[in-house]
Amino acid sequence: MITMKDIIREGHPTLRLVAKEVELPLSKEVIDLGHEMMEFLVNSQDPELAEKYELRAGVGLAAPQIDQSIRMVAVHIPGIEEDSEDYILSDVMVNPKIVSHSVQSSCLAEGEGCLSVDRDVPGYVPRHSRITVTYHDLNGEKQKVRLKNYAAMVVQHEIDHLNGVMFYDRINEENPYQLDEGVNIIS
Ligand SMILES: OCN(O)CCCc1ccccc1
Ligand code: NI
Repeated sequence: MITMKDIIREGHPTLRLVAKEVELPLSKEVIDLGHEMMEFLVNSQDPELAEKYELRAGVGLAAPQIDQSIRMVAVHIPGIEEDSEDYILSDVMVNPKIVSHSVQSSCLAEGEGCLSVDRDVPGYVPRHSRITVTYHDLNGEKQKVRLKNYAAMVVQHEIDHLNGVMFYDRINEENPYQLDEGVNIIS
């Protein structure tokens, strides 16, 4: 199983690479890795398992973060309602591609963090408010999802990892809480 020791931290060169497209049909190795990445997210959101294995809670994980420079991310985004079993989005995305996006930008009110960054980096991270993403799932099926709000922020954070981009690259250095005209804040 994946634990925090498998997650590389900022400064590791793999985090700055552009990850390679995954060949289709999917190999057993890639499918197994995808399931392991999802298992990490599920475990990290389970209070007992997170404590037992000292996991930082995560809603997303990109393969480069476990030193696999391939275009695959896992996202496991729970609904807002307490104890609701339903998830806004829970899937492993192979070769995800943003095929269209809103002109409008949004950012999370509380900023962002990263499992590969062991420090707080305050500031707004402006992203597309809405995105349409195509990808292949672990069954090799092509999927197309339209995302907004928190889920759109998470998926863009993950796809950034596939392009060697860290969330703080997008924070305005002069004024981290700079808000351009019309940027929507998600709280
Ligand atoms: O790359 C995944 N990761 O480092 C975990 C944190 C994911 C994440 C956290 C806040 C806002 C968007 C995405
Ligand atoms: Ni991250």
